Amino acid sequence: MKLQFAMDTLTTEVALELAAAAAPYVDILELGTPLIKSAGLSAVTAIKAAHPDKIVFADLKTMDAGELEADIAFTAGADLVTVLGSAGDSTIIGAVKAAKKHGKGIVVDLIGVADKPKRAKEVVALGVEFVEMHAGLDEQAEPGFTFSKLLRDGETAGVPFSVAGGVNAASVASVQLSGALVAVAGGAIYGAPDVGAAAAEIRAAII
Ligand SMILES: O=C([C@H](O)CO)[C@H](O)[C@H](O)COP(=O)(O)O
Repeated sequence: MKLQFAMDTLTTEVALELAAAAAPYVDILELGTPLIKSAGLSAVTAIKAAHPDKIVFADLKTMDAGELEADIAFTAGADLVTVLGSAGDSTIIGAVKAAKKHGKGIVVDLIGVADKPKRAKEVVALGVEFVEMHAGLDEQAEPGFTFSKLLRDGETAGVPFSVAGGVNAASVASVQLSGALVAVAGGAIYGAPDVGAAAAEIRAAII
């Protein structure tokens, strides 16, 4: 299972510092949606230039203009780009077309989708690399939030999936046992006093 570090920060400078500290322990460096909205796609270019050996993930969460938005992110240096599962099939098909042109991949983020396993099967049939079983930061803060449904949805879907939604050193082994291709950890790493140590701890907890 791969480990993805989601950098939900606001400046390229901080993202470069976070990436440098965590890179030895992670496979995928994600530029979070707030970072791309704040700093622009030049942040993607900067991270790829600093870490050409890592998979660079641009969390665009595209909802429309799939081909155009994916194309500009791949041109900036992204290896994987997200489109929302709630987008129409034509948006996802357009993004996949851009990915094929660049020899890269599309990930469909199922944040907010009620029936995640059903939509997961549909979008994988459209040619995306994998889906993200995702509970966003706001959903995680809701009373009664449980992480376990994401794992069940991944198992039920029967397609390649990642899991994102507050993954940490205590929960990453359960993500792996669910059969996930990728575990995504954001706050558990960038919110820690020692970013490198936090990433190392999560890496060490992967069986
Ligand atoms: O995608 C994310 C969120 O929508 C904000 O951009 C996060 O990167 C994702 O949820 C992983 O972060 P944590 O939940 O803090 O692990």
